[in-house]
Amino acid sequence: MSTDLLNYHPAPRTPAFVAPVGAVDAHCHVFGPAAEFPFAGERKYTPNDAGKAALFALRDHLGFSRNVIVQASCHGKDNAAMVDALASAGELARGVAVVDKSISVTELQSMDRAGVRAVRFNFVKRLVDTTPWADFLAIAAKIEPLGWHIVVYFEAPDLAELTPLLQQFNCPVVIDHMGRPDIAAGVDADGFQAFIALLQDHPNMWTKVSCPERLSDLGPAADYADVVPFARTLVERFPDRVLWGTDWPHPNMTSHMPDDGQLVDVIPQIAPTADLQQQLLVDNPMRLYWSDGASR
Ligand SMILES: O=C(O)/C=C(\C=C(/O)C(=O)O)C(=O)O
Repeated sequence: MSTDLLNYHPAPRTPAFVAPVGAVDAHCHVFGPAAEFPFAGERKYTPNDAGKAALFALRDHLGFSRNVIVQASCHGKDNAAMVDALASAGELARGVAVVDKSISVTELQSMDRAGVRAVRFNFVKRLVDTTPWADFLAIAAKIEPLGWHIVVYFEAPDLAELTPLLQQFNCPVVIDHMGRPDIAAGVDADGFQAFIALLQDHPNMWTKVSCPERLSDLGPAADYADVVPFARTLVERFPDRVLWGTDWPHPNMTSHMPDDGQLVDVIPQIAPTADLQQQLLVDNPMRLYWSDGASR
């Protein structure tokens, strides 16, 4: 099944930046292959296949050691492709699942044994239909005994509306892609300052300083320089509550397909010291996803 969506970069460059030992790509996906893992009927886009073998080859090429594989909306609540990739990776991958409020404790325990450590609540309207908050609260209550956390994906204009829901979660809450700030407005704009205040006021809230390619107006020719101040601000303000990911295979990118090696080379600009890089790429993701040791 091929689509007119862009394919992932066929030959990303070898990064100049050497990641610290044990570095984790904390936001990536596997798509299909559709012949084995069909995409969800309710999906709002149909990506090209991007399977586990290509993801793991990219991990090694970029000099990383582990992956956190995040369920994307194109697979809906069928986490089979992601769980299959976890089984192949063993201790080198953890997962973030999308589930329905009806999920059973037995199903959650099976996912936990497979390496899943979080659920994802997606609020991006062009990706998913609206889910009642009561459903999210019911899911949050079910995962609490497992020690899982919650990953959320929303766009900046929805921050104020969603804050009362996010505040009800007691577990760590990891916000994808810095809450997708309006880069052109600048770091001092009210929207980004509100995002900073959210993390400042809620010690259980984290964010991924990922996806400059989605947010930048300057693009790859400028190494996404306009996004760097946003990510660097968050890394320096909340060094123990930030994660980084490639977002491979980069769903729904239309302006260009990023070179994953170039994305890695942006890291030292957003985390300018070895200590910040260690926290961002190793300590923080290991604490959040591998703190239980070899539980399977
Ligand atoms: O389409 C986007 O805006 C980007 C993403 C899409 C999803 O996460 C998804 O489909 O669940 C991404 O950043 O992963």
